[in-house]
Amino acid sequence: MGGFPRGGGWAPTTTLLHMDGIEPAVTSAVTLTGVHKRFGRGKNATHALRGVNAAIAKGSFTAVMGPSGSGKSSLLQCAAGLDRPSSGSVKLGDLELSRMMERRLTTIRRERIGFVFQAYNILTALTVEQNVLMPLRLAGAELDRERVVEVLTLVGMERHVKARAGRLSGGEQQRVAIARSLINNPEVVFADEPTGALDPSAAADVLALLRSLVDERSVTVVMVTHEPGAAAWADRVVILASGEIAHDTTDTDPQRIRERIFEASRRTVPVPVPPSKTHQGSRA
Ligand SMILES: Nc1ncnc2c1ncn2[C@@H]1O[C@H](COP(=O)(O)OP(=O)(O)OP(=O)(O)O)[C@@H](O)[C@H]1O
Repeated sequence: MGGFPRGGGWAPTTTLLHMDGIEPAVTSAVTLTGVHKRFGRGKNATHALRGVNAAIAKGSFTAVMGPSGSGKSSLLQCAAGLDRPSSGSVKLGDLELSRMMERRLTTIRRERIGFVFQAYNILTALTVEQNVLMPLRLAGAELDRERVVEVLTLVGMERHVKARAGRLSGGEQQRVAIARSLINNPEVVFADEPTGALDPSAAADVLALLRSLVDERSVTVVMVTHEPGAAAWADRVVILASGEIAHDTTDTDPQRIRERIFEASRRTVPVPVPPSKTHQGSRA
């Protein structure tokens, strides 16, 4: 990853609070209360999340980390309304997502949430503009080409508006994916390993971009990452262990994050491994 992003004068802000019976701040972009996620039933059930409580403040950058299988993707999927918790509440602002009908949830995701994935999910045969317009097209909304230029300018890709996406580098494609995630002016951008496929320099560019969107545009970013160096760009790091929050800290020093993840992995209880890999099909 691209080294330490910040100067020593940076002061962390309180962006994510353990709830522990305390009412969430009204400024929360996303609030999880007692979120459990269970896959399967009976003794073969996997408890991916075990009562997660968290409030993510608007305009903050949160990194979600933890050992493999600790529940990071499950947390992201539930928080983003891509999957439903088995119990508990997930709110986007004041809106309860967990019991919402699928059709309404789809609309909410399209209109109010942005997604960025490791594999960019860019359609390489289309132009940059066509890719960025895709969420509007899918929503049947007006194709606002001025907004396309605006979001491409935010990510430094406005010169490539008519370029075929397949000609761009991985880092450039990820920038386009971030522009696409912003086209609807979302309340929250969820990023799942957004730098996982990038070289260190392109990764640093993408992280600096996410950071600047938070600092300069008050975008709320929640990012799952395995990389302590990537998490160092966030305001706050939430470390999961066996589906619970083991650490929730504004200390984003990569070495200390590494130590905390190591510690979390030692307290990870073995969870049953599903007999097939079918669950991977549920990933977005
Ligand atoms: N659809 C599913 N069906 C069954 N089990 C699942 C499903 N999705 C996730 N799991 C299990 O839930 C647990 C948490 O998985 P999750 O993918 O959320 O962890 P993670 O921290 O994102 O892991 P990784 O870093 O390896 O991607 C794991 O034991 C996983 O095997």
